[in-house]
Formats: sequence, C-alpha cells, structure tokens
Amino acid sequence: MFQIESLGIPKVKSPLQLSTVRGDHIFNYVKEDDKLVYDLSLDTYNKCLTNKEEPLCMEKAGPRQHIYFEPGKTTAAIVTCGGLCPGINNVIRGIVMALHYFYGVPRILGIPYGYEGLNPAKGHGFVELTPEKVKDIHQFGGTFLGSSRGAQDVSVMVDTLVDNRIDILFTIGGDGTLKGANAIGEEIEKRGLDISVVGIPKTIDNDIDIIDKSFGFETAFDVASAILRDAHNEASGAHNGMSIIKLMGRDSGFIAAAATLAMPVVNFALIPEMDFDLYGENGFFEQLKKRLEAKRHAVIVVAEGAGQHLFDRKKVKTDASGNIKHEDIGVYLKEKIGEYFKDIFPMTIKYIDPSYIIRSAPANSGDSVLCNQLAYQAVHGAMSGKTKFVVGKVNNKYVYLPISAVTQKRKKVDLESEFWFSVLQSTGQPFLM
Ligand SMILES: Nc1ncnc2c1ncn2[C@@H]1O[C@H](COP(=O)(O)OP(=O)(O)O)[C@@H](O)[C@H]1O
Ligand SMILES: O=P(O)(O)OC[C@H]1O[C@](O)(COP(=O)(O)O)[C@@H](O)[C@@H]1O
Ligand SMILES: [Mg+2]
Repeated sequence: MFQIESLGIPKVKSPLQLSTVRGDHIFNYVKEDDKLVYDLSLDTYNKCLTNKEEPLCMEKAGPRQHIYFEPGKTTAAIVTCGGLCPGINNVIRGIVMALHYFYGVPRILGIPYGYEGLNPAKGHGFVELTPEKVKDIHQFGGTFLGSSRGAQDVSVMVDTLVDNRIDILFTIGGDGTLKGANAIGEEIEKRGLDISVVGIPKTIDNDIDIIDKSFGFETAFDVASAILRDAHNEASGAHNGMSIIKLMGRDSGFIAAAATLAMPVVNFALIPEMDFDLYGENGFFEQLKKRLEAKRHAVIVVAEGAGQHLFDRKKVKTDASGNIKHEDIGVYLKEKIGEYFKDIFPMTIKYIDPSYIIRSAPANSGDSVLCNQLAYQAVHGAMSGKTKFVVGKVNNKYVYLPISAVTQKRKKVDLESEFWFSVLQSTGQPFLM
C-alpha cells in the first residue's frame, strides 16, 4: 500500500452535494477505502494470492463526502518551481476555479517566483488569485506566477505559511519541487501544524516515477514533431544533408523518443539511457555514413543528456538547484561529424536547438484535459486533509500517491521496452552502436 498521510479525521460535510448511490445520474463521492491495484500483471496477482499478501494499492483520487478544512475559513496558496513546462497555467487556473466554485474557498494566494516567494527577504510579496484574474491564463505558455531554482530555508518557508494563515500549499514542480514539498510537509508535521502540502508533478522530461506521464510532455513532443518535419526538409534538400535536432531530456530521453515516433522521419535517436560509440565499425559515424550513402540525407535527434560519456566528466557543473548541467552534445556532434566526413565526401549539417521554444509553448488539447483534471483532483485531496501527496494518473486512473513514492528515483526509457523497440523500428538504427 502506498500510504498517504492525513492531517486528521475529516468531519466537515462537503459542499459538493454529490451522491453515494449508483443510478441517480449524479457522480458519487469517492470512499476512503476505494483503492486501485498498482501492478496489473497476472503474474503479480498470482504471487500475491500464493503469499496471501495484499497487492500494492493506490488511493483513488476524487471528492470525499467529508472534508477536513472548513471551506469558508480556508486559505490556499499556489507555487510553481523549476523549469517551465506547457500546462502550468492550466493547472493554476484549474486549482483556483475548483477552490472558488466547487468549495467556496475565499482566499487564494499566488506565490511569485517559486520557493523564493516563500522567503519574505526576497521581497516578492503575494498575488491574490481570483477566477477573474486567472480565467484566460490557460491560453499562454510559461507560468503566470513565475518560477525559480535554488534552495530556500525550509523553516523560513513554513514560518511564511504560518504568518499568512495558509492552510493548503499547492506545489507545481518536478522532482526537486516535490522533494522540497516533502521537506516542508515534514517541518509542518514536526511543529504539529494543520497545513496540507500537495504536489502536482510538472516536468517536461516526463521523468517522474510511477505516474503514466507528466503534464506538458505530450505538448513537448507534439511541438517537437513539427520541428522534425521541417528539419527533414532541410536535410533532404541537400546532397548528403544532415539535420541535428537537440531536444530536452536531462536524464531521460522520453521527448526525443516520443517525437521520433510521432514524426517518423528521424534516422537516429540518441538518448541519455543508451551508451554509444562515435567511432569504429559499429560506431554511430559509420552507421551515419551508410545511411547517407543509401539515401543521401539523415535526420538525427539527440536528447540533451545523451552522450555525456563522451566528455571529460571530471568537470561536472550544477545549476542553482543542484541538477547536473550537461555539456552541449548537439554542438559537439555537429563539430565531430564535420571533422569525420571532411575527407570522405562533401556534406552539409544544419543544427537546430528548439529546447526553450518547446518548453514555453501553451498546452495542447490533450495536456489541457490532463491539467484541468489534475488540478481538480489535487483540490479534492487537499480539502479532505491529505498531505505530502501527489496527484497523478496511473494505469489511466487518477490516484493519490505519497510524494516520497515518486521521488525515490527518476523514470527512464527502458531500453528493452516495446516503446524503445518501436523507436528503433521507426529509425532503422541498430540496437547498439
Ligand atoms: N530536498 C529539498 N528541500 C528543499 N527544497 C528543495 C529540495 N530539493 C529541491 N528543492 C528546491 O525545489 C526547487 C525546484 O527544484 P528544481 O530541481 O530546480 O526543479 P524541478 O522541481 O522542476 O525538478 C528549487 O528551488 C530547489 O532548490
Ligand atoms: O535552463 P534551465 O531553466 O535550467 O532548464 C533546463 C532543464 O530544464 C528541464 O526542462 C527540466 O527541468 P525540471 O528539472 O524543472 O523538470 C531539462 O530538460 C533541462 O535540462
Ligand atoms: Mg527536475
């Protein structure tokens, strides 16, 4: 069981006026014992039966009949941290609308510039969020509240929550933000406070463990696929033409892999999960040469975290949050490919880096649906007094999971999965280079 922590027994009647019985055409409240099995394989099910063990379960997300916070006296706050990602504004809007219209929460504060905004010394103040203020923000990329990287003192952040009578903190961010949210939750617990901390996983890299996908990821490969289409025109428009497109993906190559499948004009997809050699009979350059000889053009997609083994790893740099800053593999490949083919045949290389354009785009329709639903489910869970939890879709159902369950490791592309095999089938590149 993924055990969710709660602030106490929910005793306040929900204002939602939902049903508890089937057949009346009204949506039913979700019961506390409504659980969903995590691993759907028959093998796991049989093992549980044999060992007389309960399978690993998750809490079903949704509105509860009894909630913890008295809506009319509740103050909620929203913070967005880390890198941008399509859909952040949709989530902010969804949270504000759900708090205001479903529950009648009167005071919603926007925390500017990430966790920095919870440090009064930074002087950012708060933004009062109302339906009127957020009603149009879903049309734009970026974050309405601003974001930041870099550590803040957890104790100072909790002081700020207390000083401003904040009962619920919604954190929208990736693994760093969620670890921060958990640390804030632990400090709250240590002080015996009644403040709920919720995480809505945001990362364009789609590297949050357990959940099916994070919001913004679909838009990212959607926007990237149109760029790949055009990059293919550039490559095929020249004799021995090559396009190298660098996509985001610090440690996980999901965007590069999914964009390759969405726009199957790519001949080589290079991701952080794979090891590859540039030189030698089976190396990347020899494969590239064969491809050019056969078709006279090639499209190469490279995730930013790919090929880091090709650099001097002693000089690892980190950003303000402690994330590893990778060397520019795209620029490096362009240079080395140029050197390799110099004495073989004439060729042209176009290098395209659309990373920040993709990340700051507005959410597409699929992500907009996901963002709205994540926002509503986060509000239902928070109002019922759950804390230190994230909302996510697992096996296509909305669930609540402890933050600690999703931050233990990063999700990576499994090189033995059907997904990666499809990418290789689409590009025609060998399993190993
Ligand atoms: N263990 C932690 N305790 C407190 N804050 C943390 C912790 N880990 C990360 N953070 C903070 O979370 C914020 C976002 O982290 P970052 O890695 O930049 O982005 P993301 O959340 O997208 O992964 C940063 O302000 C970072 O300092
Ligand atoms: O230039 P920035 O803002 O540090 O962001 C770059 C990084 O942001 C990412 O989009 C991921 O960001 P998060 O850690 O916020 O999820 C990476 O793909 C990329 O390495
Ligand atoms: Mg991150």
